[in-house]
Amino acid sequence: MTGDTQGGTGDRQGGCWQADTPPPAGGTPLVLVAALALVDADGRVLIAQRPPGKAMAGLWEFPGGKVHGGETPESAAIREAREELGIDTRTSCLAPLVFASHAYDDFHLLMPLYVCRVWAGTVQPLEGQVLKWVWPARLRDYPMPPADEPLVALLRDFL
Ligand SMILES: Nc1nc2c([nH]c(=O)n2[C@H]2C[C@H](O)[C@@H](COP(=O)(O)OP(=O)(O)OP(=O)(O)O)O2)c(=O)[nH]1
Repeated sequence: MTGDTQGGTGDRQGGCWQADTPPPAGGTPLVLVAALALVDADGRVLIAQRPPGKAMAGLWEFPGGKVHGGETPESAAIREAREELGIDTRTSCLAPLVFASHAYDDFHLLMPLYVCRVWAGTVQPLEGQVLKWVWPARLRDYPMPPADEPLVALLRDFL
């Protein structure tokens, strides 16, 4: 077997990657955020509007937030669901669907998005955020952070 069509090791000339490529100089920190696509019985997805005063204010996002030290992405998603929305869910109700990997100017966002269809309690905007239940095909009507844009088509196809 020869070289450049095989997987595994080495660098590929004209291919997609080079094993020895260094990270970009002055690389920004990696920020891990866990996000939830809550789906109701009608198949609509919950989005929340980022409040005034925050970065990207006015854009619509999936509920969630930064993963704290000692947390898994799943436990962070469950904590955020409780803090932001007042609902309880559990790891076994979270289905990882897709992730965003996006370079913002000052950090690189890595954001797994979990689909969740089962929770206890009633969704409430506990942090004063505006919430909306939206059909997946209408998500495009709501401007979202750039990291989310690739996720929207996938949600439309898979939900
Ligand atoms: N929850 C969530 N965050 C997103 C999405 N898309 C996206 O770029 N983000 C970014 C916005 C924030 O920089 C980060 C989420 O972290 P966060 O919710 O803890 O941060 P924040 O800016 O709202 O507030 P702070 O805690 O830093 O003050 O991820 C999304 O769909 N959902």
